[in-house]
Amino acid sequence: MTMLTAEATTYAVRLESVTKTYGPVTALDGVTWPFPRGGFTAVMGPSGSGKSTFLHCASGLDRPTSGTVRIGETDIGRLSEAKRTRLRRERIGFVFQSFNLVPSMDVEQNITLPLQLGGTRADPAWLDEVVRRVGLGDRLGHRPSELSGGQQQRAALARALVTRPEVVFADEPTGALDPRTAREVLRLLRETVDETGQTVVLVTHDPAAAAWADSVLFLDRGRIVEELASPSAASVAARWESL
Ligand SMILES: Nc1ncnc2c1ncn2[C@@H]1O[C@H](COP(=O)(O)OP(=O)(O)OP(=O)(O)O)[C@@H](O)[C@H]1O
Repeated sequence: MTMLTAEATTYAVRLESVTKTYGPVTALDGVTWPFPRGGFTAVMGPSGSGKSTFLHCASGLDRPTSGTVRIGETDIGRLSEAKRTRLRRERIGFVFQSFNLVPSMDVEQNITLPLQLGGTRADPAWLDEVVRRVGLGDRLGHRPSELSGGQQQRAALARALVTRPEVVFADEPTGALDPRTAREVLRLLRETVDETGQTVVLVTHDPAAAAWADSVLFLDRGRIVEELASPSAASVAARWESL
């Protein structure tokens, strides 16, 4: 029992022999990987290598064809659809390339939406902290259409953090941003790990983005083919080109 608890606190997400097939296509092929709690991991790979499938299976958005995915100590394959939805809302944060903010809601309503859906209220101190961190204190009453792309993504990041999730999955979060704005968003993801001890999994095509992580996983044809620790943009780009 003691060992189980120790293991559960060590890893935020664990995949064991995760395979996902779509008819004849094997999108993920027996992936086993533990994501350490408080780590920042980037996932890279060529188009069609299985990155989106990986993210969807690891975050409980989709079910693997076989294998096990655990968030902390919860085997999410054993949960009903309703419980999986609740787990995603309460324990996982999502950031997407396209921001996915609700256009009719202002920034504050967007940020607190996950709490509202879960029937809880914001802890005011934490909400203040999240808003301060993303630098949107003077924009809370604005609609998403009144914000720049970088501000919209920062609002989306605040929404992802407001429930204090154990793990944040970011799918190409900087894909629609210019390099400078992209760096702001990556710096915020880095701070999430360094200051709050949360876990970040970032899917990206961009070696400069991946270099913000503690380690980079390379996917090829549905398998993890390499892990690059302490990455730099140059070392990631060099490995990327040899895939
Ligand atoms: N819903 C689906 N139905 C059928 N095949 C799918 C489906 N989703 C993904 N695939 C296939 O699974 C493989 C992996 O796709 P996936 O989208 O995970 O790759 P990716 O690395 O995210 O690609 P990209 O970088 O182009 O977004 C591809 O061959 C793709 O065509």
